[in-house]
Order: sequence, then structure tokens, then C-alpha cells
Amino acid sequence: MSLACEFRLARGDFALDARMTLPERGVTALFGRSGSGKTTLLRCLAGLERAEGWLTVNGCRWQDDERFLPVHRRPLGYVFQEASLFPHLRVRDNLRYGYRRVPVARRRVDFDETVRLLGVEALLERYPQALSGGQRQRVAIARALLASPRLLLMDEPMASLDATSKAEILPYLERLHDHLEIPVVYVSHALDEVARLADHMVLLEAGRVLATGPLHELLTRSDLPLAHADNAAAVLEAQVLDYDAGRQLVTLGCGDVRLRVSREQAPSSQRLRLSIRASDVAISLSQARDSSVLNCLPVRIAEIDDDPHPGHRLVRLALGDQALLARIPREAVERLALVPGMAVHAQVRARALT
Ligand SMILES: Nc1ncnc2c1ncn2[C@@H]1O[C@H](COP(=O)(O)OP(=O)(O)OP(=O)(O)O)[C@@H](O)[C@H]1O
Repeated sequence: MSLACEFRLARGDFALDARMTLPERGVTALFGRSGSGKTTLLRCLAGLERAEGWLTVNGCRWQDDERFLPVHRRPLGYVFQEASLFPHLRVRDNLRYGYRRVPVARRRVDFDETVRLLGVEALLERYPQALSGGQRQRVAIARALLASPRLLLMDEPMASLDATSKAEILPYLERLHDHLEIPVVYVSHALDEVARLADHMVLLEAGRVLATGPLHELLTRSDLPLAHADNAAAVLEAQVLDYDAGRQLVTLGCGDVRLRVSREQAPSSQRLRLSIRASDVAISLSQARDSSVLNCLPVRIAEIDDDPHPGHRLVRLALGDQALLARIPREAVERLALVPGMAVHAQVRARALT
């Protein structure tokens, strides 16, 4: 366990009352609708807000009833919506600024490696005003990492970017999973972004933690709002097993399950994250061999729930030890006499996210 906290804070009508424990590495998404308290909680972690409660990071007490480590003494990186680089310094000097302030013995990152990780090698001699929004954010992230933080906080780092810049920066953010050995707390209210980047999730509602856990679990829990969203989707981690170049078809393994995805090439990383939208899953009683859908998987019905669209029902399906969601017409549930516990087949259109 690497980060645990409990915070209470009142701001006008709003009250934060949050307790959470985060894993020692990986990206945790702080997710919730606007005004649920994501930024406030992030600011409490940073010491920018003086909440009541306590915070332990990596075994060190940063805050409790007796002590309060001020923001400048907390070894953390903070990336804001808008990159705040020094305009009068070249990228290289912006990056060196935080790096040099850390004594050599306490440095945990290599300058060149971090520059490569964020792909900013070619930008080092430029000034911030000569960078695109996405490039500025990559420099801001590199600068935060070069200060050897024990915790990286990111507050909607893509919120001010257009779609092209978002697409450009996403692969770099994805790389953070594999390379960083510190917890990353990532604020977002975009489900698609979270599905792509996060490993864990803390779901906030009106200042309280509604649920916390692995991303794939929270996305498919029918007692939580995510499963009922219009773009509800399950996320699976899969490994490339085979690539048929002629047909541009990748076969992926996810536990004992085999899935196929159309793709122009198999990724060199060999690991893929798949998103399977509830609206892209159909159910059949037998294995449909005369369907154009690439995947027809044996599954078991775990739960049938109401859906916000009254003509539909939300069906949770157990696929090995993973879960899928299917949004299917109410009429089909009746006609096929679907009930929990039943073995059926899921016709699945999967999208590779990476
Ligand atoms: N200084 C303050 N004084 C009064 N109310 C505040 C103050 N700071 C934040 N709030 C209120 O606290 C609530 C939580 O705000 P916060 O910015 O943490 O939410 P959020 O989930 O990050 O929202 P968004 O997604 O819109 O950024 C909001 O209702 C906000 O109006």
C-alpha cells in the first residue's frame, strides 16, 4: 500500500469527506461529474488545501493532527490543465529547473530517459510559445517527473487540448503505466479517457467516495452509474497471440478467452487494452456460425438490470473471470427467456484502445 488518506473539508455548500487507499503504482483515475470534488481532493493531496485528516505516502506521514507538510516540502509532481512552463526559458532549461533542485543522491530518474519517455528530444531548444498544446503538456509532465516525485498528480491534463493534440499525447500518457513506479492520480470526467489510461478508479459523488477498485470491476458494476452511462463499456487487458497479415486480423488472449480484432498491424508491445461497449454486444442462445461478428464467446448471465433506456435492459455477462456488459432490447430478453445463471453466447465487437 503506497497512498492512504482521509480528508474532511467544507467549502461553502460543498463538503469533502473522502477516504481512500491507492496501490503503490499504476494510474488511478479520480472520476466523477463536475463539482463532485475531484480537484479539491487532488489539492488536499498536494497540501494546497488544509483539510482535516491524514495522508500517508510510501510509509511517510505527510499530514495528520500533529503535522502538515507544506506543499513545497511534499515530493510530488502536479500537472495542471494548462501547462505552466517558464516562458523565458527554453524547454531544456524548463526541464533542468526541477531536476537540479533535487540533490543527486535523491534523484530517482534519468534526464535523458525521461526526455525520451515523453518524446520531447526534438523540442529541447525551443521556447514554450513555439510548442503546440500537446507538446507543452508533454514537457510539463517531463518536468514534473524530473523532480523525482513520490506521487504524480494530474488534473485533467488534456482538458484544454483539441482532438488532434489529445490523440498525440495519449500514447505518451499510456507509457506512464509501464515506466513509473510511483502512484499517479489522474483527474478526469471523460470515461473514454479513463478507460484508456487508468488501472484503478476512485469514483466520487458529492464529495464522497462512492466506490474504489480496479477499473475493469468498477466499469461493469451495475450498482454504479458507469455501467448505465450511454458509452458504458467493459475494458479487458489482452495479449497478442497471432497476427494474420493477409486478413489484418489479430488474435488476442485474455485469460482463457480468445478474441479477434481487425487491425492494420499487431502492436510491437504485444499488450492491448480492449474496450467492449455494452451497445456492441449481442446475445444468442447458440454459437452463431453464420454471423459477420468476429467474436462469439461462451458466457454466463450474471445479472439482468434496468437500463436508463426503457426499451432496453442491461445484462452483465461473466466471461471467465472478467465481466462484459450487453445493452439489449427488453423484447429480446423476453423472447430468449434470459435469466441469471443461463449459459449463452455473446457476439462481441471489440475495439482496441492502444
Ligand atoms: N474556494 C471555494 N469556495 C466555495 N466553494 C468551492 C471552493 N472551491 C471549490 N468549491 C466547490 O466545491 C465543489 C467541488 O469542486 P471541485 O473543483 O473539486 O470539483 P470537480 O469534481 O473537480 O469539478 P470539475 O470536474 O468541474 O473540475 C464545487 O461545488 C465547487 O463549487
